[in-house]
Amino acid sequence: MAESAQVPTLVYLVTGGCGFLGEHIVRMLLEREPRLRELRVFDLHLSPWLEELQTGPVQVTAIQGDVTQAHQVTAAVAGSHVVIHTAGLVDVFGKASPKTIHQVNVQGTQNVIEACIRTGTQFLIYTSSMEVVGPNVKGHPFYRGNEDTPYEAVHRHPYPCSKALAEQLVLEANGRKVNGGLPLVTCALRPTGIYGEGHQIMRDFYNQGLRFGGRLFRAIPASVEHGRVYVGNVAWMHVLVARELEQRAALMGGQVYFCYDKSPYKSYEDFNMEFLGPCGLRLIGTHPLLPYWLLVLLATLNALLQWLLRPLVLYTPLLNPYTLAMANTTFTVSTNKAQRHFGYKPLFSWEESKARTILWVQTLEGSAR
Ligand SMILES: NC(=O)C1=CN([C@@H]2O[C@H](COP(=O)(O)OP(=O)(O)OC[C@H]3O[C@@H](n4cnc5c(N)ncnc54)[C@H](O)[C@@H]3O)[C@@H](O)[C@H]2O)C=CC1
Ligand SMILES: CC(C)CCC[C@@H](C)[C@H]1CC[C@H]2[C@@H]3[C@H](O)CC4=CC(=O)CC[C@]4(C)[C@H]3CC[C@]12C
Repeated sequence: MAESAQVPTLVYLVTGGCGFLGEHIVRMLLEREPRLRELRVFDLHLSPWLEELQTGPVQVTAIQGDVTQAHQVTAAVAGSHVVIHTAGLVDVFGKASPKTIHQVNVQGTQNVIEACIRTGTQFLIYTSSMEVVGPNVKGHPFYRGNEDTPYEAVHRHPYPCSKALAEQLVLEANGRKVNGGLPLVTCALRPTGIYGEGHQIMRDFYNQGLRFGGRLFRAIPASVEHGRVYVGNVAWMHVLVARELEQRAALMGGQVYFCYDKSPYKSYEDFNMEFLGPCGLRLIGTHPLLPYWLLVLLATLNALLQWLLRPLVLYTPLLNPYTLAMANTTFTVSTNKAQRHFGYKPLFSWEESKARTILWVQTLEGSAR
């Protein structure tokens, strides 16, 4: 990458730049990457807030496009120095078909890789997921593990399967020659469950709580730890990797990194209450109110209903066998690989991450406070 202290020269492309995480990456790049000349934001649906970014010193180019369309991806990638591939179909509720999930997450990623090779773009960062590892189909706990912790990563659900395949494609592409003869340098970031401003599932839980008179009912034992990471810190990791990948290509190329910060280890529901509590919601029960076998039955019934109703209506409840297994299986990470490899330290403390998220929940429509 050509570097200059005075004249910004770099062109970055962020796919999925209008999504929950993508927006944070885009805004953080504009704030914290002084070498940026142009930022291309590629998404299936362009957000209106992109317009307000057009007035700054960096040229922000909005590109409406589909990662499954190879020619659109190639056109967007051509001439960029770094690609951050965050676009993905995040669906664990059965909204999209397994085929569509595969097309977007796997074929879309293959298109991004081929586009880099065809156009000579040398640096590719992929937003993977903890789901590439687990929890696995057997419900084995992963307790504060790191990138090298042995774990039987076996999945059946289309979303983790697609993320695992896509990550593998990205890592295997490391070292391939791009147009011009230089090697492609890739790496994958694996966030745990992301939270923060704009998180749709947090919004859903909040609205559900309001509908139940400010109450949520405990379904998962408090002892089950679920890994969470603040969206601002995930975005910061992407920005740092993009910045360091050229200088540290030998070390970082082909590597995976969990995204982590100082967010506490808690159950999925107790963690949500860190934000929803100060916004007026209460979590009822110190133990799950329903026995686990009944939850399994309800989740199975939901799956059956989804299948039966599919020709008529899309029934996509929060509770299904997969989401229940996810929430009910311990999966947390404890690692410093990102710090060792590229000097990552969380940009936002837990207190700041919490305060920002609470502030956002308070702005939501129907807010209890
Ligand atoms: N939300 C979470 O807790 C986690 C998310 N991830 C990964 O982070 C990435 C971003 O996720 P979120 O921001 O949560 O999801 P999101 O749904 O808010 O953002 C995804 C973006 O990709 C875009 N997109 C979808 N299909 C596309 C296509 N065919 N072509 C172009 N753009 C397309 C969407 O329009 C959206 O703006 C995904 O790759 C996801 O797998 C990883 C770990 C945890
Ligand atoms: C009371 C119910 C049983 C609670 C259901 C909660 C679930 C909807 C969520 C529990 C765990 C979440 C997932 C997890 O944080 C990891 C993820 C990683 C991703 O890459 C995408 C999102 C997700 C699958 C996330 C989705 C919601 C949960 C299943």
